[in-house]
Amino acid sequence: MSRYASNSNIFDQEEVLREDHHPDELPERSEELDQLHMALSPAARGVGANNVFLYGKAGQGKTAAAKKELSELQYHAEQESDHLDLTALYISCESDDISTSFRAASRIYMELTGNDRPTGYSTDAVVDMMYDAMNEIGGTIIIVLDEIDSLGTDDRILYSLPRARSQGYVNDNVYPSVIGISNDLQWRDNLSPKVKSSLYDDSVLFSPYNAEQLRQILRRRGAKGFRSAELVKIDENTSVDESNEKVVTIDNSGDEYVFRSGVLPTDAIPLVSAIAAQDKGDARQAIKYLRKAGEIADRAGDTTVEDTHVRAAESQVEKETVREAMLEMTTQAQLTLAAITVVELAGDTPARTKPIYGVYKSIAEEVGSDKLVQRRMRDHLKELDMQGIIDARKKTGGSVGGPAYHFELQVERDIVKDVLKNVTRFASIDFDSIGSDDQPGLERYT
Ligand SMILES: Nc1ncnc2c1ncn2[C@@H]1O[C@H](COP(=O)(O)OP(=O)(O)OP(=O)(O)O)[C@@H](O)[C@H]1O
Repeated sequence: MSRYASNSNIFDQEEVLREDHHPDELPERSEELDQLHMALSPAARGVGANNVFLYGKAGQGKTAAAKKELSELQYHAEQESDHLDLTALYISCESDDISTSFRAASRIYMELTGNDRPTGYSTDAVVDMMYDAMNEIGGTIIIVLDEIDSLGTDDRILYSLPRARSQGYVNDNVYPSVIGISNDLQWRDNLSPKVKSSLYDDSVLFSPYNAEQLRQILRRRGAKGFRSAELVKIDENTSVDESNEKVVTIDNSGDEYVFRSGVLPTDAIPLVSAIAAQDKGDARQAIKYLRKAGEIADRAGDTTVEDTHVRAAESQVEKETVREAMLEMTTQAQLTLAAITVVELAGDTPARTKPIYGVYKSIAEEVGSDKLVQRRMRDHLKELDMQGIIDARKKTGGSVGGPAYHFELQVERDIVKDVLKNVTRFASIDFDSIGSDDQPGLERYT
């Protein structure tokens, strides 16, 4: 007999707890959806949608909001409008490895025509082919470019698309527009002013979810994902056992519910939400913690998800996230992370760039790697901050100089240490001895 089981003590519609599940409702984003709705509304009036930029940190519902609003517009086009001829494309620049205008134009061309990737053409030629395809299709064409920052500094396509009508690249009956999505705010700031002003008629900020918003999200998803869980709407016939049931909300309607579940005790969702809210207010992370806690309980043969499962899930997910991020990092980013980890283990954080750079140089030397100048290494520190692995804070300095960045690890140091110890390049670094009483290992690197 195998160790697999076809049913679970814990889960019901487990797919609802997965990343690719598309929620029907995003009540926590009603304001952002309204703004997006306003930006797309001109399309329904037959004059093409505005170009719009959705930005905010990871897991804030930007992609979910874009997809929801577009499907509503699609519904309007198909069921209600006699003149809106809509083609909507969703392109994930990161997963499709779209790092150049050539690749972006090719992908749009492929999606519009169903043809294979064009090969052997110049960027200009592929851009022309893309516009020809738009002319062929006609009507309103809305292109979602998710993780648009993957395009880096190659902003040619971003300059061209919003100008397609005014420059006569497309016929009068074609209305192309772009919904750009990004969690890299620096990328947007670094765009050339001419691209910035033309690409975004409107922009919508998605700020991090707070703990109550995360609780609502988890209640809605948890009620479907976990066994025997349900949200019971309170009316005059509902009897609430106040000793172990809590009255909760799940949206902005003001309606009250009780969350009943034999599997999730009343404090599991609040605990997950508190952990995720303290971290980044990331809904993806919160959902992942809850699902993982369920998986850990299930594997142990337990019938309820307890605090210990949630804590174990937190640590496991954090490890996986750091590990994944580290695997994708360049050598220089890994070196920078190793340097700040050494400083952290020695108890010297928050630290300014200079001491971290000193350690960085010694490690680079020890592992036989190229050394960047301090400014370039500092860029890596800032990048690590954006990934949520370290924390960069601007503080006013002492007698000399103005405010300066101070850096420290944001994820648990033992997790980073564990991951770094398994990177072959760092095999010679004894992370365990650094900062210990008998071996103040930092001295070796300063
Ligand atoms: N208000 C919400 N209600 C229910 N689920 C939500 C909500 N917001 C986000 N989610 C879920 O959280 C996960 C992440 O959301 P989404 O991919 O839309 O975030 P994002 O802001 O686009 O993140 P990234 O920038 O990392 O791509 C998805 O599974 C999504 O369904």
